[in-house]
Amino acid sequence: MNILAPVRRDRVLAELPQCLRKEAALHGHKDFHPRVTCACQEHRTGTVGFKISKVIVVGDLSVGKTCLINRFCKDTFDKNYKATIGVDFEMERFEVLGIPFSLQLWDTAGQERFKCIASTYYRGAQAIIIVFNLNDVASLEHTKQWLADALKENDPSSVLLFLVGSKKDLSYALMEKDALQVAQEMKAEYWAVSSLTGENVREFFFRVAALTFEANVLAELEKSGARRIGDVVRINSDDSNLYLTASKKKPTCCP
Ligand SMILES: Nc1nc2c(ncn2[C@@H]2O[C@H](COP(=O)(O)OP(=O)(O)OP(=O)(O)O)[C@@H](O)[C@H]2O)c(=O)[nH]1
Ligand SMILES: [Mg+2]
Repeated sequence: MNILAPVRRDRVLAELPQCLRKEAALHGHKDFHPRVTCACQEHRTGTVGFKISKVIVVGDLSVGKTCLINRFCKDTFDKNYKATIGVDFEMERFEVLGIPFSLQLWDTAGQERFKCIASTYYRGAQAIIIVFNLNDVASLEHTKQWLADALKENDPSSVLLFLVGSKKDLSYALMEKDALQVAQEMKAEYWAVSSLTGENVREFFFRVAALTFEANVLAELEKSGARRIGDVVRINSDDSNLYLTASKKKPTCCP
């Protein structure tokens, strides 16, 4: 029985969404990795379509983490500040290159007194979104500490990082240069968004979904490649030898 909600038509990705700034992007390729496209065409994505990928959203209090998630998931915006107590989460279902893909978006509290509860939910993230307010320099400075705390619970070599400047509708131009530099230092992809107007919000989350999906499929292909080395024994009754190593059949479209 499939207990998950069906994928909304506006959550279907047929192409790789582009980055915002080439100088601070996780990668600048125009398309999905050719191995990923090929695996999806041949439905060789293993468990990716059944898994739920965890994404955590961290950053100072009141930078707009909850508003960002609510703009994307519910298309709503609340101008009144209501602090997140501990954590909250939303599920979003996508279809990427014909394969279902789910993200669990964890909205964590920025207030110091709730940080201790929130940090217990950091573990097992595949992507970390660090939010700062484009109009508040201190919130950008604090992003390094948020990242360090989140990485204590995660594998730095496999997790995808995004640095997001919020409240783009208020003036911000002077901070972008510094923010880009911080993003480069962190090896994070940089985005600037407004949850009030909705600018870049959908584009940003599509990019998160696409890159997380791509990383998942590549990891799955690597795993199945490693399994195949020991698994290629078949029984062939026409051969004099009972056990033959199967000839390594190359998939039709993979490089
Ligand atoms: N102008 C403007 N205001 C925003 C934007 N996003 C959020 N805000 C406002 O900023 C305040 C804080 O937003 P939240 O989303 O609750 O902040 P948060 O990061 O979740 O805060 P904590 O849960 O305490 O960590 C609210 O008053 C929002 O209305 C935006 O894009 N533009
Ligand atoms: Mg919140």
